[in-house]
Parts: sequence; C-alpha cells; structure tokens
Amino acid sequence: MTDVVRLDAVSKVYGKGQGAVAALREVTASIPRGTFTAVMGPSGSGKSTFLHCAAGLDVPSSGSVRLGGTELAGMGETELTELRRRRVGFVFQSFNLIPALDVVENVTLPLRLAGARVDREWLAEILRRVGLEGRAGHRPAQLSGGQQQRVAIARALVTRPEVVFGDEPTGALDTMTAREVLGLLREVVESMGQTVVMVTHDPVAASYAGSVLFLADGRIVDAMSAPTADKVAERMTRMGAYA
Ligand SMILES: Nc1ncnc2c1ncn2[C@@H]1O[C@H](COP(=O)(O)OP(=O)(O)OP(=O)(O)O)[C@@H](O)[C@H]1O
Repeated sequence: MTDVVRLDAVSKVYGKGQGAVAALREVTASIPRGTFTAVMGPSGSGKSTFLHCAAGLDVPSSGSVRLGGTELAGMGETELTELRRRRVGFVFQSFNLIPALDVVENVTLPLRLAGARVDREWLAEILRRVGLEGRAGHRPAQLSGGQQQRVAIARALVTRPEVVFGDEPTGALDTMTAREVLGLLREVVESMGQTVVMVTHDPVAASYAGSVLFLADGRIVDAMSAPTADKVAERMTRMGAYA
C-alpha cells in the first residue's frame, strides 16, 4: 500500500525560551491510502498539532511531511493554500458551512475557489452517497446538525482529495447522529477508497476506524488495529487520559 501522508521526525515547538512548548517530538507516522485512522490521546498530547502539520495547516519546527509524495517543507503560503484546496479535505467539529449558501453551493465552494469546473455527475453521486439528494437547495439553518455535517463531508470529498482530515467531526453531534456520521466516514473509506484521518476523544468514534494512533506528550506511544471501543477506552485509561 502506498502512503498518502508520511511524517518523518516531525517536531513542533510553540513559543520560545522558558515558555516554549514541545507539542510534537520527533513524530514518525505513515497513513496508507484507503485507510481510516483515528488519532487519540489525552488533552494536550498533540493531536490537533499532528493533524495541522499533516494537513499543511501548520508548519513543523523540524522534520518532513509528505502528502501524496509531495514534500511540504519549504513550500510558501500560496503553495500550501493551493495544496490544501486541491488535495486535502477537512471536516471540523463546527461544520463551518456558509449560512447564506445552499447545500450545492456549500459543497461546490472548494471547486469554485480553486477555479475548477463542477462535475455535475460527481456532485450528484456525492450528494447521493451522503444522503442529501433531496436537500440540494436547502440552507444550513434548514438542516439538522447531522445533515450539516453530511454537507461538510460532501464538501470535503468534492475535490477528490488524497486525504480527508477530521478534527473531532462528531464532537457537536448527539450519540445517534454521531454514529450515522461515523458510519458514513467508514463507508467513504470502504466504498470509495478515500483515506480518512480523524482526531477524536471518543473511544466509540475511534472504533469506527481501521486503526488508532495514540499520542502522549507529543509522541506516538502506541498503535492499535481493528480497535473496539472497550480496547481503546482501556488503553486511554492506562495513559491516564481520564484521571
Ligand atoms: N498556538 C499555540 N501556542 C502555544 N502552545 C500551543 C499552541 N497550540 C498548541 N499548543 C500547546 O501544544 C500542546 C499540544 O496541543 P494540541 O492542541 O495539539 O493538543 P491536543 O491533543 O489536540 O489537545 P486537546 O485534546 O485538548 O484538543 C499543548 O500543550 C498546547 O497547550
């Protein structure tokens, strides 16, 4: 399997001198194509920093990040913006939809920002897959939280990105809706071959992934394949995450 994302000895230090915080310490990790990976760890362990460095949203202090074989180190802000727009999809906790735009306009926004044409067949297919075919003309305020997150997932998929990053994508949803959205993320991995990397606090959410990376104090301290919610919760407890 080819790696879509590869981090080699990535460190990230925030601040300088006495106030410096090492958020990542020499992290090496690879995410194979077509896999669903959850990133877990106690609060402050570096999960968001990992995601931001892997996605080109933040620049590591040292080390190498490669996305689909492209080295990110040394890229300027314009190049990174272009890369994020065309090759990466994002799903955030807070949906981040534009209230004045309807479903189709929100979903196709990344294409329009990138100056790319909208493939109507692909758009229809994505809307069908996320279960929004009847909602194309609705505004975000006319949709439930789960439906809004489905719009965000469709928007993340529309550019056919190499990887979709999720930052607590189910953090704002109730349990049932969260499970539906997690099921959908797993479905886009299994049936579309999409690669998904998701930061979560929730062992149940992590159990939808094919594997889990555990971060503690800026380091990857463990990995688990075929995770179950119980096994993940037990591992987190041993890390002192719930102390
Ligand atoms: N912009 C910043 N400036 C200074 N310190 C930062 C900054 N961003 C993160 N940190 C610090 O880096 C460390 C890792 O933060 P990060 O947000 O990656 O952890 P996390 O595991 O995602 O935490 P949480 O689960 O609470 O969201 C923490 O000690 C945090 O305080």
